[in-house]
Amino acid sequence: MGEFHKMHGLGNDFVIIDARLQSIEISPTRAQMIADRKFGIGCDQLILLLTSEIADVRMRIFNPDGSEVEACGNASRCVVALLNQDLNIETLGGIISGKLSGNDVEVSMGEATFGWQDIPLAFAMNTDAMPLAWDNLAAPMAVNMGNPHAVFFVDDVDAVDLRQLGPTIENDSVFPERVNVNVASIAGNEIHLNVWERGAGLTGACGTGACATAVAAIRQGKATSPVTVHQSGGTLTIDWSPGQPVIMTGSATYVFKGQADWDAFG
Ligand SMILES: N[C@H](CCC[C@H](N)C(=O)O)C(=O)O
Repeated sequence: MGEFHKMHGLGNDFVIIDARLQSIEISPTRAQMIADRKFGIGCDQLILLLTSEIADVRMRIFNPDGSEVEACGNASRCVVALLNQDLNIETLGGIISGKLSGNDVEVSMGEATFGWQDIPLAFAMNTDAMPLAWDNLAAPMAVNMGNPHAVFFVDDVDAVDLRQLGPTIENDSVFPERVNVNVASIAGNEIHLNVWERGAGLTGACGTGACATAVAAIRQGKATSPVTVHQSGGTLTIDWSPGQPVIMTGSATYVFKGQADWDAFG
């Protein structure tokens, strides 16, 4: 039997397995089975903690479709809260650093990048306003936060049917590694955001999506740092200025500790 921790960041929920304390191998199939909400434990992302040669801990991140990805902002806050200490975390997207901040957690998510090969895109184009449209969603800004994001600004986020448009954009061949789809509106310095996550679909919140969207808004002169980002699961504060890492502050919630026979999952 193995142990896991169920946590969430603004409703974006995780199964966190500390593999430094137990032996477990994760395949895409096993990740899918653990994340499955009907026959598994259920989560938006599966998080595996391992020892690191270059940071306090290494975090591997798996979407429910089994894909392993570079970054997860909400999970980063949860890992800092779980281990209850300021931490440097090694991820496929680079090293991020988190610290406890009152009842919240503050994470430096590294620098955003904007070049078409950084996102990545399939060919060269203006990433500040991609010359493309999907139905009534047009001219997104492309931002890489370790993982790829397309950010659309609209008048009313709730008028956009992300369940229908999200997968179409996520899987468009212009995004060779697929993409997280962010649809946002801005009022004052506050952003309202819905995200169709790559490999996961609609979630209560997306930390890297909030970072990418706040950066896009500041770059376009639509907002000034710090930016408040409201998602269905709650609110994050994002601080950023060009050339600096993106700082995200928000909650991390412990739900329960469980046991599981990992051999029962593929
Ligand atoms: N679906 C994302 C990973 C999880 C990101 C999100 N849960 C966050 O808090 O940043 C991707 O495939 O890049």
